[in-house]
Amino acid sequence: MTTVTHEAGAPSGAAPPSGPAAPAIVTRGLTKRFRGGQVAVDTLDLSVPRGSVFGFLGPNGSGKTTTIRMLLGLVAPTSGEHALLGLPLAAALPRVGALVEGPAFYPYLSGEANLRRFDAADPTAPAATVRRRVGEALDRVGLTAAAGKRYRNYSLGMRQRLAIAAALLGPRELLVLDEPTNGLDPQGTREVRALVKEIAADGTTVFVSSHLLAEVEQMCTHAAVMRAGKLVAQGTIASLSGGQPVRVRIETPDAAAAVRVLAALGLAGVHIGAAEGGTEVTAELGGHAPERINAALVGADVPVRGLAVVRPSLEDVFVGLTGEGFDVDG
Ligand SMILES: Nc1ncnc2c1ncn2[C@@H]1O[C@H](COP(=O)(O)OP(=O)(O)OP(=O)(O)O)[C@@H](O)[C@H]1O
Repeated sequence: MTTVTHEAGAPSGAAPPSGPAAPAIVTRGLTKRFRGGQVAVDTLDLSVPRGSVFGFLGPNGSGKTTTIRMLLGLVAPTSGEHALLGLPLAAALPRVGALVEGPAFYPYLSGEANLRRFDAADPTAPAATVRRRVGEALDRVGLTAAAGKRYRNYSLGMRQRLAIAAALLGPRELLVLDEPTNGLDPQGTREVRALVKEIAADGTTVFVSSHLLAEVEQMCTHAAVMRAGKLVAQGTIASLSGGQPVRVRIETPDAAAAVRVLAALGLAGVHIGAAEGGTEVTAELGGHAPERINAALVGADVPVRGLAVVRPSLEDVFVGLTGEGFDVDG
C-alpha cells in the first residue's frame, strides 16, 4: 500500500493566514465535541487551495457535515479557528455559496419563481437585481430553457442543479457542497458532476464532500480524507495516489511475444500476470501512445485480445486510510 503523508499547513494553534493570497479555506485545530462527549471533528488542520476542486472524502459519520457546518458558521466549534477566503467569517460569507441541506422548493412553482422566493428570504441579497441574478444562476446550471417549468416536473438532476443555482445567486468565489450527488439517479449524478467541473472551470473554488471515492477521483484536483473525525491525508489527487505511474495492460495468449515487443519499445516495469481466460502483460506507459503500442504488437503478430490504459487508483490507499466499510463505488 502506498504511504500518504499528512500535508496539513501550519500546525494547530497558529492563526489562519489572511488576505487575498490566503487559501480558500484554512482550519487550525478545528474541533467539535457534541454534548454527551462525542468528538465529531478532532483538531482538523485543512488547507484548500484557491481554484481547486477539493474533495472532502470519508465514510458516513466521519465528520464531514459537522466540519462544513462549522466552516459556514452554522454550528460553533468547541475549539480551533478557521478562515474562508482569508477573511473573517462575516465578510467572507457573501462570497460563499453553499448547499448543505437542500433548500425546500415549492413543487407547484417554477424553477425561476422558486429562486426568486429563495432570494427574497436572504436579507443581504439586493432585491433590485433579482431578475438578472436569477437569470444568470439558471443559465449557469443549464436550466434557462426549463426556468418556467414547475419544480415538481423537474428530474432529480434538474432539482439538484436548481439547488446549486440557489447557491449561485450572487458572485461566489467559493462554493461548498455537502454530498451533492447523494440520492440522485445515475443521470442526475452525471449532470451534477459535470456542473461542478464547469463551475470550477470558471475559476470558483469548489469544496465538495462525498463518501464516494470514484466520484472524488473523477471530479476533484485535491482531496482530504476523514476517518472518525480526524484528517488522515490531504493533498493533490496525484500525490495521494502516491505518484503511481499510469500502466498499459495487454491481454494476450502469447505473453512472451508481447513482453519482447514492449521491451523493444522501451517500456519499463514489464510484468506478466494471469488474466481471465489467459495471460496479461502490463508495463508503465511512460510517454508512449497506446495506439502505437497496439500497432507494434499487431505488427509483430502478437494476438491482442484487449489493451487498456490503467490509471493509478486511490482505492487501495483510501481503503487503508479509512478502514473497513469505505464505499468505493460511484
Ligand atoms: N447534533 C449532533 N449531536 C450529537 N452528535 C452528532 C450531531 N451531529 C452529528 N453528530 C455525530 O457526529 C459524527 C459525525 O457526523 P457528521 O454528520 O459530521 O458525519 P458525516 O461524515 O457528514 O456523515 P454523513 O455523511 O452520514 O452525514 C457522527 O457520529 C454523528 O452521529
